[in-house]
Amino acid sequence: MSVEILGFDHVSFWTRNATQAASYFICRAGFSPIAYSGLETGSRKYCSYVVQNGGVIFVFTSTFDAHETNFHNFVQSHGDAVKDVAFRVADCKKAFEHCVIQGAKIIKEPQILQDEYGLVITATIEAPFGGIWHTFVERRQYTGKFLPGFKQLHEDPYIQALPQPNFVRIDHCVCNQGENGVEKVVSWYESVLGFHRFWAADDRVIHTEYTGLSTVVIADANEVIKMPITQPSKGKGKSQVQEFVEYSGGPGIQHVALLSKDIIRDVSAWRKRGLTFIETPTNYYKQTKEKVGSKVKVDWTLLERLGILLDWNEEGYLLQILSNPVQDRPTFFLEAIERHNHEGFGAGNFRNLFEGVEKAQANRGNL
Ligand SMILES: O=C(O)C(=O)Cc1ccc(O)cc1
Ligand SMILES: [Fe+2]
Repeated sequence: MSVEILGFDHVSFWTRNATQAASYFICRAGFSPIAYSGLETGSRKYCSYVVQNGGVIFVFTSTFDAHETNFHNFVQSHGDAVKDVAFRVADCKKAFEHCVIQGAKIIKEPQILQDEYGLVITATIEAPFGGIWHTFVERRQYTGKFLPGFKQLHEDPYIQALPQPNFVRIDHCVCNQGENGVEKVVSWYESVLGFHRFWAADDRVIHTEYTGLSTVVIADANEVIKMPITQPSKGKGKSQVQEFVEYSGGPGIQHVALLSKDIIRDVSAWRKRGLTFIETPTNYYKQTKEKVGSKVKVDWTLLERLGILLDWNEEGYLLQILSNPVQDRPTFFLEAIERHNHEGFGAGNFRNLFEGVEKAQANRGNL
């Protein structure tokens, strides 16, 4: 038995200042503000800004209340960070009850949320790491922009002023663990949510001269949710997963990858908006172009200009790029990914991706 999941619904971040965190994603990443809740809507403790790009919804929340110790403890330890990876489900109550019987910790019992746009049912359980939550969202033909109780927001002038990306949906969400942390977390998703192992690779495959990591990708039955669960390996240098864990006060969500139909358009828009990216090693394009030969038809000049990487196999290929961290701490970042009959995560690029990441780590004095 597993929970029927329809996709990622949204990702929520807890921050010290939701107004400014949301503004960064609006200005730099080209998201549009869609909904707000705060003092003006009767929310006396929390302020939330909801932003959307295509099928991707991010929520930024802060608190007005000095006594919300759960909230303050979380941001004190993790900084601005992902708190909730919400799944859209066919039946919220059924999903919730299934997980609770399987041993999930309850955060919020199922509740019916209603306003003039219709009805949504939500419930929340705790994930097995980092104080993260999973909220189940059942939308019953809800026509509002986000959830009942939120005031709808209108276009931001910055959106039209610069080129806009248009992402399809969240492709995957990477969950960083501490040393040897993967197995326990993967078993939880197997037993509680009925997820299965989709792909795995260890540090014999994923390593550079200095660092390594291992990953197990888990997926729901429909394979609409994919979450690589990663852990650091010991090496000559500090694994980027270890750096993350040290700066985020433990395990947490390292990156969210956004699925693109046109990564050239979307990354061009991101660059024009001033989002910055991990640098690709200088010899990458010459080498990769030679190896790929005529198997894949892409505009290499544009890929090189934008710093987009390519991975391929007999059946297809994918294009991907990693942003730099989007807050002060070297923790959370974004990825853009375009898939052509290729369901991987860029294993062929890991070495090049990680050499770029290590350069940034070395600049921070953390390699
Ligand atoms: O596996 C993925 O989803 C990637 O995008 C590649 C990757 C894996 C682990 C990292 O620490 C950073 C990037
Ligand atoms: Fe990724």
